[in-house]
Amino acid sequence: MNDESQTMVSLVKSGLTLLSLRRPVTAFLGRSTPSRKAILATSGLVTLSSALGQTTSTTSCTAGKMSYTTEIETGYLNADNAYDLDVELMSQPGFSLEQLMELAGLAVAEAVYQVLPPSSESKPRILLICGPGNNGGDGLVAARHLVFFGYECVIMYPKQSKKEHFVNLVKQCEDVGVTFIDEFPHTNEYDAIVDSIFGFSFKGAPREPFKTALEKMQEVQKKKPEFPIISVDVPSGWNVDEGDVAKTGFVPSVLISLTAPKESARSFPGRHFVGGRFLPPVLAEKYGVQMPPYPGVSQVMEITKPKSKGIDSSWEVEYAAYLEEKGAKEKENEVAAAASQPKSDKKDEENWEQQYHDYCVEKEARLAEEDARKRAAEKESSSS
Ligand SMILES: NC(=O)C1=CN([C@@H]2O[C@H](COP(=O)(O)OP(=O)(O)OC[C@H]3O[C@@H](n4cnc5c(N)ncnc54)[C@H](O)[C@@H]3O)[C@@H](O)[C@H]2O)[C@H](O)CC1
Ligand SMILES: [K+]
Repeated sequence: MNDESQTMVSLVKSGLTLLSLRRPVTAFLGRSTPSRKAILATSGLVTLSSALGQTTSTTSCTAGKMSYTTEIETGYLNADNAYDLDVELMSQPGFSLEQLMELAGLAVAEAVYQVLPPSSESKPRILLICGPGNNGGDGLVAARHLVFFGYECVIMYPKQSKKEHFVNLVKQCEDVGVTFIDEFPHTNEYDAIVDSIFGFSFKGAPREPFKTALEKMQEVQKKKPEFPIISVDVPSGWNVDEGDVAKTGFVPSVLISLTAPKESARSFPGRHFVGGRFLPPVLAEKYGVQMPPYPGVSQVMEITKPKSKGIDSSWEVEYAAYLEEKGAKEKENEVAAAASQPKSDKKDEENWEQQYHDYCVEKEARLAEEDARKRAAEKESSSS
């Protein structure tokens, strides 16, 4: 390689250094921070609220034998706001009920999967109790997804809606082998119950046949405190804003809040999931709710963690080490990516072109000077 091409190479390299220095820093700061939060939140390596810079709620109680603490604050909707937000979702961004219900049911199925995953040896049996409204519809959608996730589903749907969408949902369930029953069965044959009876439009005291269904679920809980009862959006029979004001004593072990938790969820003691990965930011802001950092492609995120001593400190340590390692890797990758990228940063490109231009001008001047000196020397020697 001659001098000139070597100089060219070093100029090209310095151009790339400029590119690689500027771009990675912004990319690193801009991108890594939220992903760290998300990873932090999902890895279970440290308290979720500190990852988000939010205050940890001290809401904690027992469900079964385990105790849970709310770690990510998502905000709460009262019954009126929940209704208004639903209406607005359908008018402003124009979501259809069918779309929202499909997302809701999928979120429920994903949460069930996290609570009670199937295995190659076992196909858990799920009993879904579906109410007369849209909360019941969420249960129908969830059952269909659960079948594909590896579950056996049986639905008690005593007050079936005549609306076309609901008739179709029933048919879609039957087509994948879900069976329908009218009465509350013996629960010995089941591994979990999904309570999809009432959501945010429930009012007053529960009427039959759901009153009995709720009582039966409580009996199951009394006999088997560990038996998973998973409520969709609101524990059925609870006042949407105030919780179990009727003192029914029904407390599910798991709650899946849809879109955002309702006011009554403030006092919920069990495992709490949120499924609302479709909420437009403008509506979230208007209604004072925040989306949790949903992990990966998941429709749900658990916003609680088990409250057990000693876990937090080891999470903190592991997380700090993890973060350091991840940060270093990310930086390395960014630098490598920038080095292999075509020079698209206009400013750096212009800068590089300017440097090369200056180099050429300087070189030409130098050569011209040498030439002139040479010619002058030749002239002098020929004249002497
Ligand atoms: N964006 C979302 O989050 C979505 C949530 N969805 C789910 O829809 C419910 C709300 O649905 P809605 O049809 O308005 O009401 P409910 O299902 O809660 O129940 C209404 C139903 O129940 C009857 N009822 C009311 N009170 C009583 C009572 N005391 N006893 C007996 N029956 C009662 C009433 O007559 C109606 O028939 C929400 O919570 C989510 O789960 C949607 O999927 C869309 C997206
Ligand atoms: K419910």
